[in-house]
Amino acid sequence: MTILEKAQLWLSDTFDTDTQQEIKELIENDKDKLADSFYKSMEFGTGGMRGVMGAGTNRINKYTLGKATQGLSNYLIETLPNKQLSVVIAFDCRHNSQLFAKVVADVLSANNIKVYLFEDLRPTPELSFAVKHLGCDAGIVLTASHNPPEYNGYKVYWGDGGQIVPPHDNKIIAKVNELDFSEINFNANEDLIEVIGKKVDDAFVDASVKNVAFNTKGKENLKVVFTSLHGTSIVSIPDALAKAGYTDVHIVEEQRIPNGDFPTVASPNPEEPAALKMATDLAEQIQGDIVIGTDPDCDRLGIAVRDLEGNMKLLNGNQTMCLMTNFLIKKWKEAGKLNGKQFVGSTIVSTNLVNEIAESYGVETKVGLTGFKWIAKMVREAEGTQDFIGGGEESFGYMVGDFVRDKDAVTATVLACEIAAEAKAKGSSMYQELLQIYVDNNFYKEHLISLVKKGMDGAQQIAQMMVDLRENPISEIDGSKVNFVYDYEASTKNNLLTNTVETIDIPKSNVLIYETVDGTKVAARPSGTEPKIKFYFSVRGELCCIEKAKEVEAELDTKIQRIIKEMKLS
Ligand SMILES: O=P([O-])(O)O[C@H]1O[C@H](COP(=O)(O)O)[C@@H](O)[C@H](O)[C@H]1O
Ligand SMILES: [Mg+2]
Repeated sequence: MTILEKAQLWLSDTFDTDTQQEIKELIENDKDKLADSFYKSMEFGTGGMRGVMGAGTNRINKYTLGKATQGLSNYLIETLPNKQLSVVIAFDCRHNSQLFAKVVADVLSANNIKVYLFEDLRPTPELSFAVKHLGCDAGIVLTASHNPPEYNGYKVYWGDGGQIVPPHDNKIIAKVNELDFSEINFNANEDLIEVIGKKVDDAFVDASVKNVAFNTKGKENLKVVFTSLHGTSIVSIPDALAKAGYTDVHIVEEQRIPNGDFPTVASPNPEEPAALKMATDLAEQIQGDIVIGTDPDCDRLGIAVRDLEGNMKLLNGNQTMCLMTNFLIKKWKEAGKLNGKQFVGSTIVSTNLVNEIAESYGVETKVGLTGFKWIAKMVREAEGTQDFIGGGEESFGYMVGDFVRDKDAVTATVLACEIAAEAKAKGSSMYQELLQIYVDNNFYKEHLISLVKKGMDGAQQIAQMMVDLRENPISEIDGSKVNFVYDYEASTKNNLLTNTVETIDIPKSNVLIYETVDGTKVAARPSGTEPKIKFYFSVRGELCCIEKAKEVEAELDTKIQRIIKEMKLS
């Protein structure tokens, strides 16, 4: 079917008049946008379905969301027959999130599924918590996380509180693809829709605080600056910090009010240093010790702390993960709870430092594909046999214990404060603790390059870049021989030194990773949430003592720059 033919289907009375009008205008005036709106259907990626809002099959609108929800309903009914099914729904601060949440509630209830709908915006981790807390079969959040304002999306959770993974995800997608838009049942059964709020909030915040309560000293001496970046965390994080005993908390007032335009930032992504600018400025004014900022759906968090010179420094996801993992394992050890049956979670594009840290305590590191859904899967599969301590990845965010099965910026915020407060109380700092981790293990330095390539052409360019990499294998990086090439699409681990190939036993994904003899790791993959191709760099050196940190860091930085040049990415 041509793009025009696909678009013309949307002129039928299956679609409301506003939608039909939008399509007519695209057909008449904007062929490029029309093509982008229809060249494919919305797909599930790393964090559910995410895209630009508007009319079309490749857009987020009541029909694409309705069809996904009808497919999910059909799958739930088929998979879990003879029971009263229930699904909990949350939504973020974005334009239309609340409206879309009601559409989704309507479709589920129309299919005789009980719906718990949050009364107002809530963090994504609260939804993950609520799925298990309320005993639901699935959960949905209407959010596009930290993407630009024109985006929205749909994260789907299974009954264990983790985002859907195989086999459910593919089977749900198959159900969705079977459907025609005319088959969506939008006729709500209001009796089946129950609005929820404060009771679940209290249970969630209490559980978050309890999850990371370590009787830390000096909480009152930690000056915390917090920003919700116009997102959902404002509902929970100030409350959680207060309940955890942090009294010196300063909120960036200009960013407190939820707003889908994110008016004070270019991008509401705490991974971008600019997003935390107002918060770090406030920290300078009031001599804050730690700055924390969360993304719109409150699953990722950015942390800035004072370096050895007292300047605010943004930690990256790998550093945060290492600090948190190290701290948690230490606490488990102090409590006498380590018995060889614990593990931490990480992902293939994350730093190997976390593996080193865990290993030094005799704790296993399980490594999955990119995304917390894979960590949630590990937790589920280990239930009853192993304890999950915590998990993280290169991308910002952390998950502690098993009460929330996704990254959770509420718990992680309290945890960051515990680490910082404990360090300060003993005359150290969170940054010094990080350097000590490098001294005790190895100094790892990571860097990420994301190339934005939008639309149909962009997607094609990204695909071609991956093809080129496969066709021109890299055999040496910065003078060190490539030892292993991992191709997660082919499921192969190629040992270039011995010329042998092993099979990788995790689901297929379009990712390439090169590891060299000197410990460098370079990974390439298309993002599953944004129109980007990502290149991850990780290099390793030794650090004898904290005093040498700057020197070693500069050497590692230079090495990364050489690699970037060598790969023609600069
Ligand atoms: O966007 P969020 O906060 O939901 O976060 C989501 O996307 C991140 C980036 O994924 P990708 O590299 O495929 O874009 C993932 O690392 C993360 O686990 C996932 O939950
Ligand atoms: Mg997010």
